[in-house]
Amino acid sequence: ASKKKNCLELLREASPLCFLLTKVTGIPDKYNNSLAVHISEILSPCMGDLIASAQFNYMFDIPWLVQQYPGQFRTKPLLIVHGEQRQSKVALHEAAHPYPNIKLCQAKLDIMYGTHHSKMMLLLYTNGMRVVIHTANMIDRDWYQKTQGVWISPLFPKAGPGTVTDSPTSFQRDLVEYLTAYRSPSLQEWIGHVRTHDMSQAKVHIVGSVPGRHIGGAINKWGHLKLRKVLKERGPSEANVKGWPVIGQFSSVGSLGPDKDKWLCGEWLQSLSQCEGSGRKMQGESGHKTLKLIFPSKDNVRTSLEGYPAGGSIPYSIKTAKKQVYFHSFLHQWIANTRGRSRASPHIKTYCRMSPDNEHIAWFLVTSANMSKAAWGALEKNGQQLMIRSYEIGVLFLPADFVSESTRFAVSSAVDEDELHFPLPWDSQLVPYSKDDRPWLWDIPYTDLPDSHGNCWVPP
Ligand SMILES: O=C(O)c1cnc2c(S(=O)(=O)O)cccc2c1O
Repeated sequence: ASKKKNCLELLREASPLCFLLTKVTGIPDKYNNSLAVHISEILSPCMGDLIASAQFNYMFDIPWLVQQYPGQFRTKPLLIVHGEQRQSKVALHEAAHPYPNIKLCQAKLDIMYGTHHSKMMLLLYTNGMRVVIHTANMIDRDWYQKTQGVWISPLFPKAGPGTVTDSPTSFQRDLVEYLTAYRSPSLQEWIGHVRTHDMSQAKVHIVGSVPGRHIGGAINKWGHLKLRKVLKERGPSEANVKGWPVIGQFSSVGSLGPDKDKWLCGEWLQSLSQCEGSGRKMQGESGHKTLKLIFPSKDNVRTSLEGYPAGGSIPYSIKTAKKQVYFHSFLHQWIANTRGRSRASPHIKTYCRMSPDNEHIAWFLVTSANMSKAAWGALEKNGQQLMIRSYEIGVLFLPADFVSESTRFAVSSAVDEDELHFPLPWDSQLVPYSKDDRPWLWDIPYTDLPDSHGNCWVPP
């Protein structure tokens, strides 16, 4: 698979999962010509004849973003959904000013330290619409030499009158609920578009976060409790995943609390190890054996294609790290030889449940959510409310939603026919940090060893 594909060949090869990585400059062609896509390909006429689009994200380089659209689409209405406030909001408006077709929507961030992390494209065409949920900012650096995840929806046709328009995974309902949570007039139009398209072919579940103190019926709509709910309703049976570790892979780390049992191996791991119907938490030895985390080591960053500057997008601060040394015992290196991306620093965030022999996974989530309470939520008031600070969105893949009755995806090459193969971004054989490895911290200097460009790192 070394010849460049047009987008229909690309989508056909990626179907039915449609989980791709972004193209990386500087790696062999074969790793960019299979299950890999660039933003200009997502926006190409081959995907659909664009009428209007909405771009949800955290960072925007507006002139660069406009350039990613084909010429004939650069004057189509574009709604930018962001979380900027005060001076940076003014700067964004100034950057958008030269483009009469661009409107801005400021997502409310009423809880301190919350951010608008969600990365999503809503693409309205003359013959339908597509939803793209991904992990890359709208800046050149995020689409150049990093590992990023992209889910591209099927083409959702305009719905006929009175037809069923949602999927068994309630994709349309959950997307409408997520968009409604912004309480923004400029999103009303897009909620209308979502409602009037037939999304019955969507096979993923949406796992989103919106800022708030969610209680009562709303407590399971967002964050890790939404994931817990979906896994309780349609997750693996306990018997099938006994002893299967939960894997978390992310590019930033928040303050997780003074010990592992409060949040990380408590409420958070309880949600991610939820099984169908029955009990919740993993049996057997302490949580430690059942959780494995992938986060770039200092050397993973140093030897990456970008060198130390890759760490500018991996904001783990020493202040936070010092408060949670227990966290570092869960860490594994970023290694992605299977996808030719061991040196493409990860900005993707993925979570799954993997068999001890690394051959299968029971589910897979790609999301904007890093390893933080702000993103996933933290229970308060004796478990009566889930406090979330940020907007996040991701998609969950469950085997039975793709191949009925199937309970797992195969992830290693040696796959038997009837199981769907899931293309993991990272190598399924995880490699723990060596005793000399340290997690990447972005706010301390590294002058001992030069990076792949021969430079040192002195924090900006
Ligand atoms: O993609 C995102 O959503 C995101 C969010 N935050 C970032 C930060 S910081 O705001 O945490 O300082 C610093 C560097 C990169 C970041 C980033 O890529």
